[in-house]
Amino acid sequence: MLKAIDKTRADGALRARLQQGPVWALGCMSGTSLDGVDAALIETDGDVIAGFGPTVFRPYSAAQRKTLRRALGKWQDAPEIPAAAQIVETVHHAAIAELMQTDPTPELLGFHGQTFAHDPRGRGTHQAGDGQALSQALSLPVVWDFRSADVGLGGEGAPLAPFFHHACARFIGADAPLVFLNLGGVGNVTWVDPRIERPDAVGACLAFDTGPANAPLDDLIQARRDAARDEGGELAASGVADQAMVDRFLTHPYFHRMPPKSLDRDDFPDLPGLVSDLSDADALRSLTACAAAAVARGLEHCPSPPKQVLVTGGGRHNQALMGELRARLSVPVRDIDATGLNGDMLEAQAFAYLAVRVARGMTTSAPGTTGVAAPVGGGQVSIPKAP
Ligand SMILES: Nc1ncnc2c1ncn2[C@@H]1O[C@H](COP(=O)(O)OP(=O)(O)OP(=O)(O)O)[C@@H](O)[C@H]1O
Ligand SMILES: CC(=O)N[C@H]1[C@@H]2OC[C@@H](O2)[C@@H](O)[C@@H]1O[C@H](C)C(=O)O
Repeated sequence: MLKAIDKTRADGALRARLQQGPVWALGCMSGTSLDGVDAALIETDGDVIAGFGPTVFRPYSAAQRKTLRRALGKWQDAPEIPAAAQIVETVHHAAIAELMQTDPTPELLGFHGQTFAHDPRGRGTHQAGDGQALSQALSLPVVWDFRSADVGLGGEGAPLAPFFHHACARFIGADAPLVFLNLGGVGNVTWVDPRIERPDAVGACLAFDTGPANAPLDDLIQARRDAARDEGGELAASGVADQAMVDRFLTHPYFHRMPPKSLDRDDFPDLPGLVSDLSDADALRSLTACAAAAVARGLEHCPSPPKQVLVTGGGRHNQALMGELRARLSVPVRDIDATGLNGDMLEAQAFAYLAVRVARGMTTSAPGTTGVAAPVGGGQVSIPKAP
């Protein structure tokens, strides 16, 4: 491990509690689609998932989303950030407060915050939201700033859900390599070999962002029809994909890079222009085909053929996208909910799981998941001060 976690940052009481076995942890995620805050409880020792608890989703209002959108691509010092960060914190606080009224009571919080900019090989990575302030406001230990240590050590800082995907594979009893495909604003995959016990062992996980997924679809329908999304992918399903446009999209240098690799939400600024002459339905269908083609291209990197692809994230509700994936992949493509996992909450659960790993001094990423030189534990632990 490159950077030993300073275990003294998790205070004595928390450390002692974590040594005794699984704890309930709360995780929160506000993803690149800017739809809202997911919050979920899981019980874990940071290795094995012992159980899943209640979940909450708090959407951003249309006005809040506008403010958040203005902050996209912006760094900590930009004038757009304070108002956007305030929204992120307020909506998280509301979601967490709601969940803390239910049983069981969490013993720590994993707080991802909102990514506004991600340029791991340039300016770094920027997640807004103050974990220290949240810890004080909630009187709860908070693990946050999950990505910067990995980036500081040469990694991509993303994706970070892979170690949780590895735990999920074992939770559902998988006995052969499989792929978790998250279709959020951006798409990302984790190829997992569940026969290897540790997620940070060589050959256990290969992960990377596949390409744009739902974000270009949302942006197009927002711009053309003032709607937040194409519900169920219905409009896209009525269109026809422009295959020549998809082929042009696939010439982007990102697809020639070897994984691990990661993306910012708007790393394909030319994409809307490629469909500007198409009807709404054909444009949506073409962007849908691009998202699926990017996944298919990405899966060519799998170390061995996966037995199945389990689809998580909001994009699995888009039937046009699921259809495009099934047409392009030669392995079964399943909605992850069919396994008993919750595809709407997997990322929030992932940050609860990672919070426990950080507080216990365990690793959160590895060369196969972020390209970091050696397994590393990221994240800061904030302990509320006594009043
Ligand atoms: N019923 C639906 N029909 C069509 N699209 C949907 C539906 N539900 C969610 N989506 C799409 O899924 C996306 C939200 O999914 P999710 O919450 O997994 O993304 P995210 O976590 O914000 O993004 P990321 O994983 O990139 O950080 C939105 O872009 C939304 O348009
Ligand atoms: C920098 C950043 O926030 N990246 C997100 C984004 O959304 C999907 C994809 O791009 C993934 O790399 C990551 O999120 C998930 C939760 C992850 O870290 O695994």
